[in-house]
Amino acid sequence: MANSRDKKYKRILLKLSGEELMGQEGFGIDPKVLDKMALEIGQLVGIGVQVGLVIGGGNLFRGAALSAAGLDRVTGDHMGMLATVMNALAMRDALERCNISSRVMSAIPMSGIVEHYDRRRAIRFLKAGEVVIFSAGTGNPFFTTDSAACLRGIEVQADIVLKATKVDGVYTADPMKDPNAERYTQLSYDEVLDKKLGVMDLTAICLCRDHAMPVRVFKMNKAGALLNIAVGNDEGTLIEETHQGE
Ligand SMILES: Nc1ncnc2c1ncn2[C@@H]1O[C@H](COP(=O)(O)OP(=O)(O)O)[C@@H](O)[C@H]1O
Ligand SMILES: O=c1ccn([C@@H]2O[C@H](COP(=O)(O)OP(=O)(O)O)[C@@H](O)[C@H]2O)c(=O)[nH]1
Repeated sequence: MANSRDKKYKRILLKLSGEELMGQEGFGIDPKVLDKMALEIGQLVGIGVQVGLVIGGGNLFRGAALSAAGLDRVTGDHMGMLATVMNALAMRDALERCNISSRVMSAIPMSGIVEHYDRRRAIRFLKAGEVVIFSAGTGNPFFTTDSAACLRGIEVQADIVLKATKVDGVYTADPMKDPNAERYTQLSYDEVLDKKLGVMDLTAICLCRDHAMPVRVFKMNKAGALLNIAVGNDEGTLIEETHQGE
């Protein structure tokens, strides 16, 4: 069994894609998926890892899709950010059912529902072992929750951003479209940018590059993967600055 001495990271920022929360459904939130994720997050808390969480909103609304359907883009992005707050509330519920203390903070003030994002308070909660869910993305349209995850990760001085997604790492091409795509185990930020590897938006990658924040992309739907990473094992793809020359 892993114990607190085994953990590699003291503080992580976990990004969960909204779509993962749908499970087998085409829209919305599947409580069974939430419960499974909550248990996996609980395992990290159990070995003493401080967990910040950013959840996407793609299971409910995405600004770009709403805009393509005729809505104003900024209105669509506002709806997308509100969707992330709904997902955060559902996740807090699931964490509490597993007796894991958690807080939801929102980049957009929403008095009476969740507290407003405050970096110093967030760090205090993290130090106290509470899971902090950062919702409403960055609070600005035209951004994504990947960028929000990297931003919050850098702000709260997380050791790494863990991007949980449908695929088990970064590939030479989108593995959902190209069956011959091959997975990388490690990449530099510039390689992701130069090769236009679409697993994360470029704003997020640039932000991490500029602040030397490592990112690991892995498959959430693989039992034990999250704990495996937390104790220092290889899973998915690590994106970080490479110190050796070409
Ligand atoms: N080079 C690549 N390597 C891995 N995944 C890629 C790549 N290019 C595109 N993708 C896609 O990026 C997705 C991961 O991003 P994610 O944020 O989880 O999805 P979305 O933004 O669609 O919710 C994967 O599901 C995958 O299909
Ligand atoms: O800082 C942000 C973060 C998110 N969004 C909106 O919220 C939606 C949901 O987030 P995202 O697409 O990143 O969710 P995911 O793909 O991770 O489920 C996005 O499409 C945007 O419309 C935004 O406007 N600003």
